[in-house]
Amino acid sequence: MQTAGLALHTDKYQINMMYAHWVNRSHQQKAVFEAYFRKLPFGNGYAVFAGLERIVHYIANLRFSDEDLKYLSEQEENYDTAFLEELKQFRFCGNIYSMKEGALVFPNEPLIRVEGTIMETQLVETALLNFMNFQTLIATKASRVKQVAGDDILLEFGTRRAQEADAAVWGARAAYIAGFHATSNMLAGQKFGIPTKGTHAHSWVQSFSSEQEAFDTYAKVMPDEVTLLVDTFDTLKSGVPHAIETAKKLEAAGKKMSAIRLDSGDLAYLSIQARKMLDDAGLSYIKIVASNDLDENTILNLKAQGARIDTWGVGTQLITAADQPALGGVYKLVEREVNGEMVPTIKISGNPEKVSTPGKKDVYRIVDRVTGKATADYIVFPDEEKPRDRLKLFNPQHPYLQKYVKNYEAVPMLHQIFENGKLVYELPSLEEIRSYHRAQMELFWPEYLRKLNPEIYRVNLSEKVWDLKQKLMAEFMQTEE
Ligand SMILES: Nc1ncnc2c1ncn2[C@@H]1O[C@H](COP(=O)(O)OP(=O)(O)OP(=O)(O)O)[C@@H](O)[C@H]1O
Ligand SMILES: O=P(O)(O)OC[C@H]1O[C@H](OP(=O)(O)OP(=O)(O)O)[C@H](O)[C@@H]1O
Ligand SMILES: O=C(O)c1cccnc1
Repeated sequence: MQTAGLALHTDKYQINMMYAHWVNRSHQQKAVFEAYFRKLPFGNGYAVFAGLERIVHYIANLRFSDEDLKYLSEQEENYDTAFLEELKQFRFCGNIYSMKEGALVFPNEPLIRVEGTIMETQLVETALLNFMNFQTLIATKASRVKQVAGDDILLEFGTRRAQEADAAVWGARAAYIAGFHATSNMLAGQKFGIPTKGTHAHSWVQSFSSEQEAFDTYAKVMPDEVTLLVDTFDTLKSGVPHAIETAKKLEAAGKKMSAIRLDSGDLAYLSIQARKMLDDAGLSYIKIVASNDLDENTILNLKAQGARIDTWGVGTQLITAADQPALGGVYKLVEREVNGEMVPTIKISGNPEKVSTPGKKDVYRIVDRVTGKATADYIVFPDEEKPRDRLKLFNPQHPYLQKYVKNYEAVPMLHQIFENGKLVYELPSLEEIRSYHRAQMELFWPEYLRKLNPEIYRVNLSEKVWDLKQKLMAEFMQTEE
């Protein structure tokens, strides 16, 4: 949760490279980096961009404290004291462009672009990727859960199983961006204004002599928000009948119980049986909450089995992104200063997918004016004209996939966040981010959004970008000969 004091939240090699540039007197040279990922997580058709707010706080507060400098002075690298003196004055003074949180984003397009001195752009890589990769991963996982849950209520229950505190709190926020309705984490509620919800644990029931006493006592204390956990002993023989009894007592006092929660066993069967028991008792207003290691696949499956579940509590599988615990976002140098000029740079790899795309780039989302749907993302150099007329979308590896589009809106996706170190972007509220995300979902045909074998959305390079990439690859091959 910390935002100040994160200057050392970086890999040592960043400090070492900064130092080596400083010794080499090349530290003030300009550089441009871009952050992107190559492969979508979970076999999904899109990712949900998140992490910007934390990145903004990090960049705005980036300072080396006296303790940080003391720690650096004790390192075996023996950093020169003049270097450490310079770090004392360090402030991020560059430019940052970024996708907005909640945007649907795709492989191999710049999500964040960082421009500045090589020293400052290098330093921020680690933290920036750390925040972007985790929060984007969790928002994407949450979006998959949201896709199958439809209009049902989704509660984020992951804190106890999260990879420590920051992951729990920022993960809860990422889930909310993607459409969860509430979190059980009170700190996330306090910090971000996310609605909070809670039922009770098995220990509540165990701490009384009988389940009935436990339920009645809880209901008396919180008569307007009562959700009773019914599986401590036997869901259908004991839990549900006792909950019905409590609900009747509440009714006699003019109150209505909210829900019961199922947390084990066959959730389809138990929810159908419990629904029937509640309805037969005239308590059809009581909802059914389910939890127990749920994810998008179990929820989809339970729905297919006719489960009568209104609210899903999703913890471990979501907050740990259990089926793919990391997003492989990378941060690559795309331009560097040579004799006062910015020149594009490329990273070659034996794996063609890993060859970087040189030059600093912008992203446009091409939206069909007739259908209102996104057709492709289009990557251009900033000095190219904004696409307006008939536009050729081509996939150089597969020329038969070439297509022309017209009558479209080219929506710029990267927004300026910092200008010469000054924050020029007004951070949207969480509600604004959520509604932007909903609008983004609306922008795409369902075939790109389905969770199983989605259609691949086009991300195309302009001819200029493609030509430069070819040219630099060819130059590399010549120098290798
Ligand atoms: N009808 C169902 N179809 C598919 N999956 C289900 C169904 N009912 C429950 N599940 C899921 O199956 C898994 C059951 O896990 P497990 O067998 O460990 O739990 P349990 O024995 O019911 O409860 P406990 O938490 O007490 O161990 C959970 O992930 C749960 O969400
Ligand atoms: O299963 P998840 O998706 O991670 O959801 C959170 C889980 O955490 C709680 O169980 P736990 O056994 O920790 O405590 P309890 O005694 O309250 O059931 C809760 O009952 C859920 O089963
Ligand atoms: O409120 C709940 O029911 C809850 C909260 C956290 C984890 N499991 C359940």
